[in-house]
Amino acid sequence: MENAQLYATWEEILKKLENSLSKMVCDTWLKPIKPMTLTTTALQLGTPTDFSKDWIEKHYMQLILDASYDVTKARLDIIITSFHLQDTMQEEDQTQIPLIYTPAAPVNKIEEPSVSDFPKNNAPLPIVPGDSSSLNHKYTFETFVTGNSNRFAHAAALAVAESPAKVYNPFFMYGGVGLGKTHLMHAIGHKILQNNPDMRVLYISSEKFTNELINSIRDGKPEAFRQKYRNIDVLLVDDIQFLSKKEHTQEEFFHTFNTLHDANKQIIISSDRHPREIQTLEDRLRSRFEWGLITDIQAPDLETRIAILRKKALLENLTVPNDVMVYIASRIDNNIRELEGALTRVMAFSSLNKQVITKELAAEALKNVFTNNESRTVTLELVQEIVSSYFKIDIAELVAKKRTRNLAFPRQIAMYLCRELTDSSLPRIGEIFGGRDHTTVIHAYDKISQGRKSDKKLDNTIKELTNKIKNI
Ligand SMILES: Nc1ncnc2c1ncn2[C@@H]1O[C@H](COP(=O)(O)OP(=O)(O)OP(=O)(O)O)[C@@H](O)[C@H]1O
Repeated sequence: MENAQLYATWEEILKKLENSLSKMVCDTWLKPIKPMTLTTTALQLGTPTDFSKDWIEKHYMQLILDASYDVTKARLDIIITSFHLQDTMQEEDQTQIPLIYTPAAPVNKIEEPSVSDFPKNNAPLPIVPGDSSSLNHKYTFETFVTGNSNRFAHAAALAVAESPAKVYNPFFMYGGVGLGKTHLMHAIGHKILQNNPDMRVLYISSEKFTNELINSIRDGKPEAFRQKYRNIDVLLVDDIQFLSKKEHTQEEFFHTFNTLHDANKQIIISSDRHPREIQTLEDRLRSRFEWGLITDIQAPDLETRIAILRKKALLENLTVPNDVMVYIASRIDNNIRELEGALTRVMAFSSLNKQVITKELAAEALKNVFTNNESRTVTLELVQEIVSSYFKIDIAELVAKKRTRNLAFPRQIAMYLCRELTDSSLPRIGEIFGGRDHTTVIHAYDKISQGRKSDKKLDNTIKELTNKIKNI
């Protein structure tokens, strides 16, 4: 019974976490966790290594705390220990459990919990001025890397942060999964609080907004809900697309929006698509969103992806060789969460196997990630990266203006492969090879296709490169 409750609770928590983390992160860090004990005040989890314990504590603790609260409605302390440490402990001293995340957790005596033990009264509490607890401290403007794909959204976000409710209200950001919308929203929240420590700032996902609304109605406390949401200075609502098909929540959000907007309070919204593409979003809500500024975030180019990995490595104090970053960045091109996940997977792999990080090690660590991802498309950057590494030249040389044979030949091969293996247009290919004209690409393509017919060695090189590009 005790175990059944423990496992069922952890399963529920895991499900919540899976909604907010990538599959790669879940497989690498969360799936190996073993739930150990559950009391009315604490959940104890076991990890296979010290490294994973540290990593989870550093990166996923807040998410686990939030998910466990969502599931149990109790503010549980989360205690993480690594298995081997627990084995040693059992031999040495069973009265103490080390590595307690919140020091006050009373975990020595494990009682069998029952769901009814968890507190039921969760009336929404009003937001306190200056409270930044709904914001992730890592998501700031300082840690956000800008590139062509997000420059406009970043500039607009900064303007909103510097003059809340004065420039763009509402401020609506949209873009694909894992491209930095949440990061920018939190960054706005932090900056506003820095400049206006007395403001009430609340970040919330639209899913949580819906749940709170439902709970407040169930508990007969709709007024507390309204008090909470209509008395803030800055409301940040993430993933608004989840409100589609939820008529009652849309109605409530509409009134919240109006009250805040009329009172000249800032509203910031994110979505995975443009408001006009959110099905069953009420027209009056859609038109409200269009009052302010709507901006999109695109997938980052290779340069930005490498810069993001560099920044991440710097922030985490990790030493990662440049070619490994290029290797990862050229393979994951449309989700920054996946990109970061790949880097941490490589770090974990190197640490667990006690091996230095090389491109080969990265390939080994990410083998399953890349092969599972069958729909991975060949990108222009991937072709450039593989061709330049094959000919032992830098990408910068590959795209440079210089025309010496040792550069011109690999460049023509790369252009040929870009044309063969991607759907990109000739002008686009020319553009990423140092802004060359499309006729240069046609010339390169014709030269290599002709050459392959008479030159066996060239033909083999092309086949080998094609395999590398498609199969790695
Ligand atoms: N430009 C960037 N610079 C640095 N880190 C970034 C950047 N863009 C995204 N990230 C990081 O990528 C991860 C995913 O970003 P985020 O959660 O903001 O994406 P999202 O667009 O909100 O995704 P979703 O649609 O799934 O909610 C975060 O760890 C974030 O810090």
